[in-house]
Amino acid sequence: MKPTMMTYINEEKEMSERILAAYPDNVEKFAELASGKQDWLLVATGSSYNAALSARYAIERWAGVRVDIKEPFPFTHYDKMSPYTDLAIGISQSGHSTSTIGALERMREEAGLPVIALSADTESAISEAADLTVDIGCGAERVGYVTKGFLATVLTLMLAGLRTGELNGSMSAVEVQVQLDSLRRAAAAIPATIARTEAFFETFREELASAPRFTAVGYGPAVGTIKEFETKFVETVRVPSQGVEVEAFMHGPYLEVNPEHRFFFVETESPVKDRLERLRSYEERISRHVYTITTGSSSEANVIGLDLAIDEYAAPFALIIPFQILAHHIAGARGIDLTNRIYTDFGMAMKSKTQPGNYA
Ligand SMILES: O=P(O)(O)OC[C@H]1O[C@](O)(CO)[C@@H](O)[C@@H]1O
Repeated sequence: MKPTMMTYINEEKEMSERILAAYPDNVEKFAELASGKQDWLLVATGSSYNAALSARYAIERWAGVRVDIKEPFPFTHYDKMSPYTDLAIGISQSGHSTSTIGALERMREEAGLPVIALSADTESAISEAADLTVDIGCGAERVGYVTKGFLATVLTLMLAGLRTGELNGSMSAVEVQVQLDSLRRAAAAIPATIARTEAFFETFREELASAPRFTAVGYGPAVGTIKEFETKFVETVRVPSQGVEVEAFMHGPYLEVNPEHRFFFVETESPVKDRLERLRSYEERISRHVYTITTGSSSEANVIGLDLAIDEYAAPFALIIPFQILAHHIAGARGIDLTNRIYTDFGMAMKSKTQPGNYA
């Protein structure tokens, strides 16, 4: 039988625990190379870009560095390089995205920057453009709508930031332990998150399957989560789906809302949480289809409460899992057979990949 998104989602707990158990060895070389570097530039596309967004603020906070993230194609062809960038990082789960490889080549040739690649395949094409290739630790994922590879990328980036912070002294041993414990608890809770999401889906199956469009709103580190929601829903559910940062939503997108809108509000413990609460209350007056995914606990039917003591910086590691499951289930409920691959020649025809994906 072909693997599905659920095959890999069900492997996420064990995989995450394996990645956490490998700390700090799995990110030691990364941290040694990154230590002392202040201004990192990450390049990645698609889900890998969203993973970078999800880990960015954790890295900045824990390692005490500045992190910029860019789409590689416009960076290579249009951007002026910052003279302050001192470390280049390219993320490609497959290791075959030509735009990401091209951006790393530019940074190496033009600025002589040290280059780190993150990939599930350390022998892939991206490794030729890098001084060091870090294994994200998920192994092969043979479904193009990536789930475990996304989670592995987020976690490995977070751990790389944590270890760098430990080496450069911006985090104490106690602070590192607090974050590791919180990530371990989140990994252990993955089966409970899956069960809660399954129950939520059963309750709202009809209104989710018939949705004309979806919107997810979040803030801070969770913007990586809502952007990955957008990528995953567009790839699988195939109706217009948009992840919008909470304040950006208040400057234009609110005018499009009608009673048919399906909203996901992504909530973490944050000083800016009240902006989300205020917007949710307003939109509940317009649409009856308003759902929340929160790191807190809840017994309300329209809320998926992860029930985790996790700060907003580490939270994207946990928050994406409900969206991965819903993408798979809503696509199925809409009659889309995701095992039937479409546009299989696309990556080679567009030269967006160096070789075809090894998909089931
Ligand atoms: O992380 P990679 O392998 O560079 O892939 C980036 C993106 O390209 C795709 O493989 C599509 O071409 C997406 O599934 C993925 O998000």
